[in-house]
Amino acid sequence: MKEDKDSKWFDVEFVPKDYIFPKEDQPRNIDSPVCDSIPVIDLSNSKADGHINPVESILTASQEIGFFQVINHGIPETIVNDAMNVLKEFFDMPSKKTHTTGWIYTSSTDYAKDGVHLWRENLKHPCHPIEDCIHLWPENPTRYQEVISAYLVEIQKLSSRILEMISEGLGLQSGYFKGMSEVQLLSSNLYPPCPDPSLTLGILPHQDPSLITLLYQSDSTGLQVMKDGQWVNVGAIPNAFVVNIGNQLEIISNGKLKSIKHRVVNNTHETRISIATFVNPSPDCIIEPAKVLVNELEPSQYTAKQYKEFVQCNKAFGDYTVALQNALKN
Ligand SMILES: O=C(O)CCC(=O)C(=O)O
Ligand SMILES: [Fe+2]
Repeated sequence: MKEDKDSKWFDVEFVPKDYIFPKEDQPRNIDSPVCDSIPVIDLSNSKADGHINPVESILTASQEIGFFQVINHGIPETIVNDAMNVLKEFFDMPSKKTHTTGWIYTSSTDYAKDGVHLWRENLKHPCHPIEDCIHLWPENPTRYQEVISAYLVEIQKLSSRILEMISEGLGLQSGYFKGMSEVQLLSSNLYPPCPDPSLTLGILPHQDPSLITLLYQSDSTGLQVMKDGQWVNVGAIPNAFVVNIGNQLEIISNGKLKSIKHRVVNNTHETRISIATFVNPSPDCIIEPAKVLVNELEPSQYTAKQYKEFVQCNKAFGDYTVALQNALKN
């Protein structure tokens, strides 16, 4: 590592030893072709115009791959670009506190698996209701709170719309997820260029502990999804959102919708920033298969559990599970 004070942990010629994963965890097919089997769903389509109803497309994708992308979702590009820019400024700041009451920043030296570090930095904070938590978010860059709250207002509208479509597709009553999807968590990642991405990982394989997750990744790839036993890349479509089914929705759907394993690989040249918003049940919410989806032919496949119990048992948010749960106040 160069020693000047402006140099960053990733300004290196070779991957430091403690970022190299054991052979069995190292990504292999990072150059695999972009997967075109993650459906891209145009939310402006309607049956009246002769298109497949987006509700049907969303349901099919959620059943088969657990992932889809949405375009023409109505979120203005400027709001999304502003959010990406302010997060880039945040990650560029030379010193960031690591742990405050309202937000958690983890440098690449945290979140290790068996002593190996991820090739990324991460910022997490709760974001619902915005007016109750905005004052706890980072104060620098000075535009952070204003820009990110504008982004989250839009994300909350889009996630409610998608959950409503899923509820319609599953045959649940209208508004089924309202009131159950009020806890949202923002998790933004910075994946810097890496001298040898075949040795490192941006995020380990995992499933999301959410109902659904909405991800903005701009035009840079890195996200991979496990499909038919292989890691496949999720294409990067500027201005699209990647949506995936989390394990809570898999349970509620009695296994009809799939929460699929995914990971992030690094690349040599680009800095990649992603913004994930986890739409989670509230901590006390009891998660179990929806009654109308359970019958003699399709018995319940899951036992009922409070969401906070699930999070604790699975350490769903890694080492910061407890800190995040406290921040999310019941
Ligand atoms: O950064 C990404 O592309 C994916 C992030 C992710 O999977 C997560 O935060 O759970
Ligand atoms: Fe994830």
